[in-house]
Amino acid sequence: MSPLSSNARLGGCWDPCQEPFLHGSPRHAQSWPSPRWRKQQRSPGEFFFPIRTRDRRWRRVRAMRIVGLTGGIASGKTTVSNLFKSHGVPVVDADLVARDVVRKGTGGWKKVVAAFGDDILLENGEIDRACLGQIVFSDATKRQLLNRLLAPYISFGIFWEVVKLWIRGSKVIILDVPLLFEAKMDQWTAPIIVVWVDPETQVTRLMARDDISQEQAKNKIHAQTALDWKKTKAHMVIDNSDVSECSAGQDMNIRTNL
Ligand SMILES: CC(C)(COP(=O)(O)OP(=O)(O)OC[C@H]1O[C@@H](n2cnc3c(N)ncnc32)[C@H](O)[C@@H]1O)[C@@H](O)C(=O)NCCC(=O)NCCS
Ligand SMILES: Nc1ncnc2c1ncn2[C@@H]1O[C@H](COP(=O)(O)OP(=O)(O)OP(=O)(O)O)[C@@H](O)[C@H]1O
Repeated sequence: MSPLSSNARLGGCWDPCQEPFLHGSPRHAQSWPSPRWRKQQRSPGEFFFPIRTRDRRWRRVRAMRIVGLTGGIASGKTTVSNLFKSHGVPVVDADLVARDVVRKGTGGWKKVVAAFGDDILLENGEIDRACLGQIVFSDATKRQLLNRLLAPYISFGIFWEVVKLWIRGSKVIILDVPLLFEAKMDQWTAPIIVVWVDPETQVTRLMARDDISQEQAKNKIHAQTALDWKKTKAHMVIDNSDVSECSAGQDMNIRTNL
């Protein structure tokens, strides 16, 4: 039986810090790099650097667990990550990083403007996200181009956020990345939590949230790998279909299953 099966419910009792994922940090490593450290370094979802002490011996290695949180567009990742935040678990939000890397004047902004032209700019020079979204969500080639241009900036931005949390001493963090599998970031995270909703609910919530037509909503959904496939790759699935937003936020009555 998987150790995750103990996490039958998220409802207030699942504490990632209590999970057996943070197994044995090699605090007492005497040699560098110790076989144990090297073995653990390859373990997905664990991130650690050695810390050098004054006597120049590698004494302490601090491990941090990186939990992957993903799902489909509007499946409820942000809603779930807010639950983690409210429990004091830090969250790295890839959407926020992706916004940062295309701020006016940044390297990402220059690449996007060079590729898509000035027409996607607002009067203040910032990227018109709705306009760019319309272009890339209805054209797979342009979407791939945008992904290719921004991937290095987003990856670095995420990495930097992770390093900052590690420096602050976080033991467990959540990496909220909508394209976790597509960007192959799943290899760095464990366990992987997929927030799932049934297709009808997903379309309805997306239409309501973004104030878009059914066709536009379906375009956005089809721009991503099928949610049902992601579900098969998850260590844990949160079914966010039939819970009211209110209870999701306040009672945390979210069903989880493996
Ligand atoms: C296309 C853009 C301008 C639309 O901006 P907008 O503010 O309308 O949407 P936002 O950024 O909040 O994204 C909303 C959701 O769309 C989905 N999404 C975003 N980009 C993509 C993409 N390239 N492919 C598939 N789905 C995507 C994600 O589920 C995301 O959570 C923007 O999403 C973007 O720059 N995307 C490329 C960067 C990227 O890959 N972001 C995802 C982070 S992993
Ligand atoms: N359990 C729920 N019940 C009702 N509505 C919900 C529930 N969970 C989320 N929603 C609503 O669905 C919409 C999408 O949720 P959310 O923004 O959390 O999704 P997301 O996966 O983070 O989306 P994106 O991929 O675009 O970042 C929001 O309007 C949110 O308020």
